[in-house]
Amino acid sequence: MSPDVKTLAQIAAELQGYDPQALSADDVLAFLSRLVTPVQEAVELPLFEALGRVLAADVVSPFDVPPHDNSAMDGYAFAGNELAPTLPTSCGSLPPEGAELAWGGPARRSLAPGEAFELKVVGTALAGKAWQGSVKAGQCVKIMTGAIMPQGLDTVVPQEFVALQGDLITIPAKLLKPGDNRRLRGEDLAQGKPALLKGELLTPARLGLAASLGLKTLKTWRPLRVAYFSTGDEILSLGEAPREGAVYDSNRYTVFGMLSRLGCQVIDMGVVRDDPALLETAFTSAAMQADAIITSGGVSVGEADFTKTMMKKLGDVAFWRIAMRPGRPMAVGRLLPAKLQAKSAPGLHISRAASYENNSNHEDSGAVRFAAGPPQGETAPSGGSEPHEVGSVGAILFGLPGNPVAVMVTFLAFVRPALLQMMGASATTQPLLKARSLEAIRKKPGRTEYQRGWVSTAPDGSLQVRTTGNQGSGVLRSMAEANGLMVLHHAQGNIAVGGEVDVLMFDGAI
Ligand SMILES: Nc1nc2c(c(=O)[nH]1)N[C@H]1C(S)=C(S)[C@@H](COP(=O)(O)OP(=O)(O)OC[C@H]3O[C@@H](n4cnc5c(N)ncnc54)[C@H](O)[C@@H]3O)O[C@H]1N2
Ligand code: MOO
Repeated sequence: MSPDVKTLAQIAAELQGYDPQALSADDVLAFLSRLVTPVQEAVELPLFEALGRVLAADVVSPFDVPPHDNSAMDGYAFAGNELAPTLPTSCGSLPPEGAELAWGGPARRSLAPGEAFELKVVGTALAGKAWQGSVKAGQCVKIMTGAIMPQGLDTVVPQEFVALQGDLITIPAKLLKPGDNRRLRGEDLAQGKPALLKGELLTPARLGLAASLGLKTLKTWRPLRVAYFSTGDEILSLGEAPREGAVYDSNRYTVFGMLSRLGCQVIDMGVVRDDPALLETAFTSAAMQADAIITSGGVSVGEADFTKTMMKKLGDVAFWRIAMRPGRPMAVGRLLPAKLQAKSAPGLHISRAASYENNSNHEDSGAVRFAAGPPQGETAPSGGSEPHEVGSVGAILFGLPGNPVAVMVTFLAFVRPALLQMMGASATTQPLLKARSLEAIRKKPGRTEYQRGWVSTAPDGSLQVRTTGNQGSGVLRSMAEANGLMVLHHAQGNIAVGGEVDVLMFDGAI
């Protein structure tokens, strides 16, 4: 294995008091940040395709933006020293209208000292080309928003504030300071300075910024390939007839949605039954195609669970009990290439699974696309991803608990930051906001609890939050009705009505 890749035992040795049976949420984050490594392949993408990707290099501004001083308003541009206070007559007289401007000296035409003054309009500066005329004391130029400031002029009065009579404008007293309504050259971006930093997620604003520099493409890290499958004999794919004791697979859709929001290439592998051969093929196939594998189910103490056995057999995997609710059991590790290459020997058919680009539509085939034994003449659906060479670091495994809300919470709390780190992003966690609880909540210190909530604005403008009903870890409805999670921290106790709690907003994440 490459030297920067640590075994789970090495990571565990680095963490003080590591106990896989009693981890805090913070311990989990600390462990995962040591386990995962960022992808190293960069791709140059056109701007329209770069949304949501992570920058692989700083973007340095090739020129000043804006390239010239220009007007922020439609109005009249004039020299700021026209605004200088009128000097007492004993100190000299004002230059006559039309005299060359003597910068730094008063040149305004006051109707009366300290009051409105007049300027003569001598031309019009349009956006897109420089106005070439010259401006003398007591004169101004009509100017459009974005037009280059004419030579020697630094102040703009918006047109709605002036009275226009013939070619004379009257500017009210005390309205402006020199430099008002002028945008300075380079005030947005200075030539030679980084405009965007490596590791930044490309948001709409950042795409616009890159475009303002005339850049057609950006160097980004390639998207992560993340394989997902649900496990469990009681899990039905959509389209299958209902049967007693069985439930439709919802985790496949919540995970698909959360991965898509992150801009990952989702390799959807459907439902895999609790059968050692099928599970082995599924894990092996996933590890050969993906940077990370997410599964749900089979990580607790149930008897019919072959999932854990297979994870152990194929990789370096730890089985945790986390002091949190929901989401207590979780498996984490790395499926190792050496083992996988041995496993992909003749006799084991590994088919391609469907790969879905962010936000693309697809039908639910419901099929499990794995078979032990020779190929069955199966064809890959369109959009399938080519199996890639297994790298030297293996695929990171996140074995999430089966309960639908536990899947979403563990994804948001742990998998999402880890995947962002793998994507090369410099910011991997979202800020928590403070809100007042509209209800009393019982909470035991010693574990982190995530309560589904609805955050809204209180009459005084602060944030308030209420829970969205039944908080059982299988109750997806209260998750669907929520716009955020209350994060009740490890050491925190009961919350009183009006007590302050941290909230993690879903916006953008799910
Ligand atoms: N004796 C103990 N029993 C359980 C413990 C424990 O510590 N001791 N932990 C409980 C907790 S907490 C959870 S969470 C679950 C996790 O168990 P598994 O990861 O093994 O998950 P399953 O048993 O396969 O499923 C749990 C639950 O979720 C439903 N499920 C599973 N997959 C899906 C899916 N794709 N779509 C919709 N629903 C799904 C499944 O039907 C079960 O109801 O273990 C507790 N037990
Ligand atoms: O991990 Mo379990 O979520 O609490 O049901």
